[in-house]
Amino acid sequence: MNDLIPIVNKLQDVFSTIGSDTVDLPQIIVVGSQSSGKSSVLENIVQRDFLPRGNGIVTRRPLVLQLVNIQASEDSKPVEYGEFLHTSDQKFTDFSEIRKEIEAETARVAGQNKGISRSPIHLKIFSPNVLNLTLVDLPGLTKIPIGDQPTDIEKQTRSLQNIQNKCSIILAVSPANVDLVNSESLKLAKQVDSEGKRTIGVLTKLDLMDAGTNALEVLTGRVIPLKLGFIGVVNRSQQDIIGNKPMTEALKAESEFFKRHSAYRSIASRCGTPFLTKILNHILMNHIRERLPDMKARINSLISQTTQELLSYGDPVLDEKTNKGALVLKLITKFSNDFVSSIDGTALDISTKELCGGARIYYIFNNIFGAALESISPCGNLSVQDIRTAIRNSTGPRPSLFVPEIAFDLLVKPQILLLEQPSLRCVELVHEELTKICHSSGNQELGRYPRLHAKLVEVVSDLLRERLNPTSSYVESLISIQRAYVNTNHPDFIGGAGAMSDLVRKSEKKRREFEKLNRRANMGGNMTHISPLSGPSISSKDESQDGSPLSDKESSGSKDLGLQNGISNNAWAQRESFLTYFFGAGNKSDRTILPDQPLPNRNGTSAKTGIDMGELERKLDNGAIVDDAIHLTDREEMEIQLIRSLITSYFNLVRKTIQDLVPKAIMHLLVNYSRESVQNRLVSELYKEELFVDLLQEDENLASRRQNCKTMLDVYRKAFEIMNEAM
Ligand SMILES: Nc1nc2c(ncn2[C@@H]2O[C@H](COP(=O)(O)OP(=O)(O)OP(=O)(O)O)[C@@H](O)[C@H]2O)c(=O)[nH]1
Repeated sequence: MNDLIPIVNKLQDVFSTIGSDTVDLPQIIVVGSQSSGKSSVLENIVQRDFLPRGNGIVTRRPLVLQLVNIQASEDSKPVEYGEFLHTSDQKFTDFSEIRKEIEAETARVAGQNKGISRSPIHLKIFSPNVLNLTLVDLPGLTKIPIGDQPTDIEKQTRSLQNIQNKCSIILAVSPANVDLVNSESLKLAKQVDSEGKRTIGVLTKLDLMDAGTNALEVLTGRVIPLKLGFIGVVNRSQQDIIGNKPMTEALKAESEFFKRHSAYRSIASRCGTPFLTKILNHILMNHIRERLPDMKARINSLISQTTQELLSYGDPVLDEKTNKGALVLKLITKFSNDFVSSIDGTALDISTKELCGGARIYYIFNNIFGAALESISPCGNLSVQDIRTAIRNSTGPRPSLFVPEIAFDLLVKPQILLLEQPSLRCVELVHEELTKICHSSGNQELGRYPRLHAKLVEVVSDLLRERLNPTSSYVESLISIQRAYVNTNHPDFIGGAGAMSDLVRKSEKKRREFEKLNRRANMGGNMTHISPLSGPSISSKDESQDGSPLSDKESSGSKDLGLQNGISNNAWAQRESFLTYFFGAGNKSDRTILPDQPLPNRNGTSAKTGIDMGELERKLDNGAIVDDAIHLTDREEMEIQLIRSLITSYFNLVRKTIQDLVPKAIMHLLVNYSRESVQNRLVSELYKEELFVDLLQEDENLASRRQNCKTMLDVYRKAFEIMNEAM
């Protein structure tokens, strides 16, 4: 426990191998503005010339200087030497060589032109003339960039002053010939050590103060209260350096200066470099003693953290002993189990934040696909014109007796086709979902083996892709099947008679309402006669905004919109019952010019209607729908209503079937198939001896992280041993 400084030196050496500052070591850090005399102080402490000197910024990399006291040799010959960490065991007995090595090493990392670097140079000096000390000389605080220095040189040099570390003692060097208020080092020290507990002030250049002035007040702690006090020193002047004034003489001169100076005489024993060295040694020893238990605890916890981290990386796999086949098989099984359990919703790490895996497939079926089908309007895209044209085309040259079945067939099939696109999209969405599940399967274990993971994903993606086409084709044929045969015998289909009686029922109701209104109007003495004739009739202009005269949800003719807009009321005024009207031959109540009227003669306008014959022919030649038909005949209105009612009913039952069958098909052909064959497929594709080495290639980052971790652990263990020896 007597000398703890070598312990810190050893720790410093050990930690320098990992370049880590995870453990704050007790050290003395020399801070000061440029040319304040930092290097001179260090040289005085070592009592040797060994630091680079020159104009401007000379110290450009931190210098960790470990002073080790050794016994003088028996013949009293000097045995002083220096050793750099970067030159391993090379002993530098010539101190001018040490200077050159510092210069070369600085230039190697920080460049030739005044640039700075935070990577430290470690130098050990063994000498009988030094006390054990660890000092760090830092690049001086610089304000204006020169040479290769970056524009933020001030910020950089400040950040280099690693004095936040509570373990460091700050040796704040200030020249006495400059007002102390402007001392950069003291300002900096104050920022991190406001109570002045770990700052020791050094006043240089006392010999350069103006005649008649002195720094006694400062040195006796009456100006700035630092707990560790201020110590005055006198270093060699530039002139002394140029003249190669020996260090021993310089130290003697320094001692004389204090003894002779009228102001400092009384405190001469507490001034000068020897006193500074002694104090620093003492302070550092105490400081280390204080910090040691904390350091030990810190290193202990670092050891357990790093051990944990190392364990998390696992052992390297590719040694001879590893059973690679068993490992590949285990990882394949884990991956496919993950895939399956994600689909089944039995995974252990199920998210509570968002839908995942199988639940998303359910969501696709019910919410996305279901909603898409529901949003299709059975007759939304069929205009009155379309329906009427279809009816006419399907009856050929004769007027129909009954509602033409062919027209219904003709119209309903394209409507069924509307179900195809959402059904195929549903297949795609489930396929995408399965691909996502596959990407997130086995992530934890397989993070170590990126190649194996990539291969597993590739094989499963291929499997899913293979299943995509058959599933889509099957779904397509489900729609084709529905279109192939329109089963008007389906028990859920309203049928012709059903649709008709529905219409009759509603029309009756409507008629009764009109009668009621008329009666009320007559009773009230109101002479206005509400005639059913005044009601609107279906025309292309009557269509609702989406082009449909009927609501989307019009189901089996259950809505009355068709009647309100559809059946012209004069039908009721002129006929006793709808059925007699519909099946009767009489259809003479046309309210507009219609093509089933007698065609006008070829050479001019029709005598009866005045219609332009040429215009009609042109339309016919252009394939235009036969007339502009703003108004429909009553019979046409009825037919259109009926057809709409039939299409809606039939479409609804097909939609229900598709809504039921598509998810079943997808589950069977895509989801369950891949779920059941994933393991086999993976084994047959990847469980091949010749692939094992490649598949089990570790992630390079992980391997290097493991190596780093091992190195750190070794260092921490070594540091722990060193400290155990000390305590
Ligand atoms: N007269 C006299 N000159 C001194 C004293 N201390 C330092 N000097 C001179 O001041 C100049 C700068 O001293 P350095 O020790 O190189 O200063 P530094 O703080 O290490 O400089 P950088 O490393 O460049 O930041 C040199 O010429 C020294 O000789 C002193 O106490 N008295």
